[in-house]
Amino acid sequence: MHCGRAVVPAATALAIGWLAAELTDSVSGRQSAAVTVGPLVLMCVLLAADEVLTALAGAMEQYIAGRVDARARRHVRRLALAPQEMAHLEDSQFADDAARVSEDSGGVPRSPGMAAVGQLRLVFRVAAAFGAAAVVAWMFSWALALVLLTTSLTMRALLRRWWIHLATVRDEREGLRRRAEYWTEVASAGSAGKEVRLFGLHGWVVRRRTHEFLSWVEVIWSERRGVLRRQWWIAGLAGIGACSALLLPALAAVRGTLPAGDVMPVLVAAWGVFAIGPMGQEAFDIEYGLGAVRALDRLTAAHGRSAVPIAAEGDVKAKANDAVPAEIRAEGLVFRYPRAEEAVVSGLDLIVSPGEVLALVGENGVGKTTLIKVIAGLHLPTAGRLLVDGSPVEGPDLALWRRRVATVFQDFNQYPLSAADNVALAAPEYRDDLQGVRTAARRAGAASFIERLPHGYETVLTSGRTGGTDLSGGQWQRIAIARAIFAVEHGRDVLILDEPTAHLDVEAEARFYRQIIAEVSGATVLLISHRLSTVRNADRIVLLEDGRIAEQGSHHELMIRDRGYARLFRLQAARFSGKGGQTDVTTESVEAGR
Ligand SMILES: Nc1ncnc2c1ncn2[C@@H]1O[C@H](COP(=O)(O)OP(=O)(O)OP(=O)(O)O)[C@@H](O)[C@H]1O
Repeated sequence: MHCGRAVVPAATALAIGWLAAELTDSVSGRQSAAVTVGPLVLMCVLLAADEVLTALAGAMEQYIAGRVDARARRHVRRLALAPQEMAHLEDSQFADDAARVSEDSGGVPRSPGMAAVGQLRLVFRVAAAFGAAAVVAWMFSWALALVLLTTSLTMRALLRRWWIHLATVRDEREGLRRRAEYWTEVASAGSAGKEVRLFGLHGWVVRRRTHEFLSWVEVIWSERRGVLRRQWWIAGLAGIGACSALLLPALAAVRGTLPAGDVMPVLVAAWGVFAIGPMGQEAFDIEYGLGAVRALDRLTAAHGRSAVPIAAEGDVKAKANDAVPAEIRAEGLVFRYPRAEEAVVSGLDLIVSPGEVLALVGENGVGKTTLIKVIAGLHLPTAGRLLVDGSPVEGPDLALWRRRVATVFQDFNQYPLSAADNVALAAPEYRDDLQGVRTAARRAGAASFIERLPHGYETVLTSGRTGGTDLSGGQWQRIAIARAIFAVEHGRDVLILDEPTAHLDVEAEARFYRQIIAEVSGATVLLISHRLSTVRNADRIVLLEDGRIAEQGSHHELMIRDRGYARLFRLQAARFSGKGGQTDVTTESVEAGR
């Protein structure tokens, strides 16, 4: 298609030349007017072909751009899902680059696909210009052809340089664009809607969005004004080109060195050469799209190698069904978030015996969640080692290890799927085990409300779908717990629970340990909770301070030791008993809080 279109300018010039010659002959009476039919038909064919080829080329470009962009997005998804670890998902550079690869920005399509088809269009545009220059050279003058090509290509090079600079400025401000976009979302929809309304934040959010938007675009606008101001260079060059193209053939015709009939085709061909001067949409597509390609390259360079293949299903099941739960050992474990100055976990040593129930407690922000993410293989240690059954967890083993872990995080997912799928998703290969789903739901205290849903276990859990329904915070938490239990029932041997009772009612919280933790058989349990009544029956309680273990032991041992844990426990118990912190070990009156 593009090949055909590249030929059209030169062919049109030649057809016009043919038509002019035949017209001259027929007007002078040397031939009949019928001889003009041939060139006229050719011109009609060329015009029609140009229209058809333009339409077909547009469709083809869309197809190619779609394929290239889909491939780029698949690549980004693969990097994002790369099973090695998840620190990159919390890194702003990764988020900026991932957004840059496939997003439209301010209505400007800036994708790798657009760059690819732009490149294609440019090649054929240049070919068309050279074809037209050949016609000028053949029919009139090599010198004019060269002048026109040089002027047009210089114009193009200048424009390109300026617009590349502008595209770079845009790319450097990607983070600001995402910030402006966030406030657009908050202003128009999303989960922030409740607070925006209740706190009367509309005006503030709109002003904030305007402020962020202006911080993003003001520099871009100023650069663009600079580019537009420099256009007089282009106007000068265009003037030189246009004058040469119009005047020289006309003068030659006047002097008689160019036949009158050749003037028109030379002018048409000269215009064809000149048409390459302005950048054209394809140049913007290339420059903006190349920003996306560079972002893709950065992502691949930073994260491509760390992506290890996802373990084959057979391997995973074989490992997950091993009967004996793992021994987990942390040796001098250090973890620091990317770009953070201080380590959250700093030189921690810990051994979790197979089948042990270990509780992690400590103040907000001491690193409990971070530690379990490292243990679960979601973050790689910055230093030190994590060993499972004596072997370091790294490389392909990391993916296998993660498939042995079942979790309930504080920000557990609420999938807009059926209740059964929400439970079975932790071990999707057992989706058909409805009895297992029901058992897990019953143990998590979710069965009673699921059975009351309009379609029972097949009810879609979102109010955003026809026939779907939403759940309360506590009900969602029970679903998340059921999901983890289902995973353990199907072979996962480490159960990690981060604040699993945060949304539960008093009764459910009181029953939690007895009903869920004590019932877990054949798995090691790591439990985080600020409600010390939930963890007091754990085999061992570890109090974290400053990224290290401050104390550890059973509830009884720690109460006798009478240090940090005992102080926290008494404080909480006193809130229930009303004794103002005087509760002693023997009273253990937290039970009274149930
Ligand atoms: N993605 C992140 N990037 C940088 N720092 C982080 C990130 N996530 C957490 N942190 C920091 O790590 C520290 C420990 O956070 P973490 O969530 O592990 O604490 P926690 O003990 O689980 O707290 P809480 O009891 O409130 O849940 C905090 O100071 C927090 O600011």
